[in-house]
Amino acid sequence: MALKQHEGMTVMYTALGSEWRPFGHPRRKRPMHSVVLKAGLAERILQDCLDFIDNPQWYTERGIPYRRGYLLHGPPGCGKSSYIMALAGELEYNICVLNLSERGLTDDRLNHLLSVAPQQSIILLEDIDAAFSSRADTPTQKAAYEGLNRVTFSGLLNCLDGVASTEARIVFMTTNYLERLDSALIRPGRVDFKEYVSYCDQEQIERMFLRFYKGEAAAKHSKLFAEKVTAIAKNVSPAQIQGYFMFHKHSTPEDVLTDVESIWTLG
Ligand SMILES: Nc1ncnc2c1ncn2[C@@H]1O[C@H](COP(=O)(O)OP(=O)(O)OP(=O)(O)O)[C@@H](O)[C@H]1O
Repeated sequence: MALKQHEGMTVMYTALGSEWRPFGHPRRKRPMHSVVLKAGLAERILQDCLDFIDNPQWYTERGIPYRRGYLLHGPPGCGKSSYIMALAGELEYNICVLNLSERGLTDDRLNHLLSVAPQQSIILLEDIDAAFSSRADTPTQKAAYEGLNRVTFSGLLNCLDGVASTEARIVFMTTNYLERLDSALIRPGRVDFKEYVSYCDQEQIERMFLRFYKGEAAAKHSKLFAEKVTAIAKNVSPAQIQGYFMFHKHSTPEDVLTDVESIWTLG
């Protein structure tokens, strides 16, 4: 009954005490095509997940824990979280979001939560860099981090290694700062698939344009727009492009094409 009710929806869970609780209302699945990543990337990650989900035997026969870790890294506003939402929808999975910086989240609680995560759900550890210091940090930096956290770095590694179940266990981590992560965290087995989710290239800008503007001239305008934006030679995130198109919701194509400088000033 509950399952039927949530068909076509993605449920987000957060940890409350030692349980997972739905957070907010179930969200309508985000269509994959609404997240514009570099050509082929969205499909590559999806394919990898499907291949993983479809082949439990490959893991059991080789004595490998049946889990797969993904790390999406890159600048803010480029679609890491949006993609994971869309992917969950596509796989018909829900999402369990864990904030590792949360006070009161002990190693034991983390371990317990990972072992009782609802079936068919992606475990999402966002901004993983914020939770721990790297081994390269100074003792003062380390002490500051440790004062803030209850989950220890070795506790997290143990939990990740222990995350295994009879069903496929998919863990996604995101960060804006790959260089801040300890290499132990991102070694194969903990992170099996690592991808940089970058600022927009010209082709992505064209596709973003075509998501917002339709009609006969849209293809031509999308090319012109993408050329103009890339000619400015500044990094631009899909979030910035989206903000610009929202600002120009009722503008003529001419206005959209001539005002491109304001992409970087719209706040
Ligand atoms: N690649 C994209 N395609 C379409 N929309 C995007 C894309 N990237 C970002 N957006 C839009 O920008 C907003 C922020 O995106 P999102 O939270 O997914 O970025 P993020 O990379 O996870 O950022 P952060 O690192 O700050 O968490 C969302 O409203 C989303 O719709």
